[in-house]
Amino acid sequence: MTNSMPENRLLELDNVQVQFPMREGLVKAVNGVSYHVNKGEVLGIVGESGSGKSITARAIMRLLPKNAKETGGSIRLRPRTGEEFELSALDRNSRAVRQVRGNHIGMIFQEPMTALSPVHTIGTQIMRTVQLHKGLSKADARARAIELLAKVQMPRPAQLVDAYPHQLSGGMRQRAMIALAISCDPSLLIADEPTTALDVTTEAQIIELLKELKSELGMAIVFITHNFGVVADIADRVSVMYLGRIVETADVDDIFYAPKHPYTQALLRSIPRLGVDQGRRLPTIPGMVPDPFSVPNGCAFNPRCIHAVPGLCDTKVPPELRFGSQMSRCHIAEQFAQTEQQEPAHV
Ligand SMILES: Nc1ncnc2c1ncn2[C@@H]1O[C@H](COP(=O)(O)OP(=O)(O)OP(=O)(O)O)[C@@H](O)[C@H]1O
Repeated sequence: MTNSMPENRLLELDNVQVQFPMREGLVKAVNGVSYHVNKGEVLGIVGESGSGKSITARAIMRLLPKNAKETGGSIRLRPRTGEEFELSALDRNSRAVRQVRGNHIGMIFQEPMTALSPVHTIGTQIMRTVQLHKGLSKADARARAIELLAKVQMPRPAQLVDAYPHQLSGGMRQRAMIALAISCDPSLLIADEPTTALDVTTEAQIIELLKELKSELGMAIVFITHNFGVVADIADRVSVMYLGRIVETADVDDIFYAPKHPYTQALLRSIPRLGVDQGRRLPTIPGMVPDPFSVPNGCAFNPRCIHAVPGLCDTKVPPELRFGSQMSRCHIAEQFAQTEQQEPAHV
């Protein structure tokens, strides 16, 4: 019997495991991931490519690739309607999952055409969703589509409701995808690198829009990115992933001012600081992310870690060590507990 979730809890992942059996070996893409999202907060998920950020999100949405094997863990959702869903027990095509995807969780992607159909106008696509899930009449659904496009600050919403995705700019397509994702007033939005392909100005506008929508709609967001600068801007809390595991979770200020995992520290050191690092060579994290078929023993980061302790870090998987609300999976995290950084690495 599982315990009930705390009152303010929206989503809870406990020891989620997803593997891909491949000819070359077994890829443990998600290797015991636990995190939670409280109502109305933004959780940033940061990590290099291949760390398992997207596969974890797809496990929540029940949209895992066909060759994925879920080998354990639980995923629970309690949207604002008060119902409780054990998502990990639900089949990807079940009625309950379609209800969750339509009504309670929206998802946006790096590439808007993943979510938008090229052969239907954006208005038609939004209308279909709200007619199906909210039971609106055609006229009300069209009014709702225009209202949603206005909410995502689409210019001339009454005209562009009849536009096809290819007639819109990249930033406008991103807005249309967001309108579709929020059309049924979800309690949670999963944003998987939604601004990575955009220029910096459009990226800033989309982040601003998501922040406004969050406050206005009381929606929580899981924001997946490899960009720490974006996380600083939008997240309340941050989880850092490395090779299928969360290695650190903390409030956003603690992540930047008092990181307690050498991987987080290394990622922060590699961010250029405006005005400080111009013309200076930036440190990069030594070594490459190991290939997923031969993950190092012990702490998977140990071959790249400047603090690695031989005989410990290369043999034992670090437990989750807690420092108040902060969690670090580093054997020697205690050592970093007192050493607050003087300046945030992202400035
Ligand atoms: N369909 C698949 N078949 C086999 N392996 C896969 C498949 N999809 C993902 N993987 C593997 O799972 C691991 C995690 O991938 P995932 O896409 O979650 O990483 P990510 O952190 O989201 O990376 P990115 O930032 O590049 O999207 C990687 O090693 C990846 O190669």
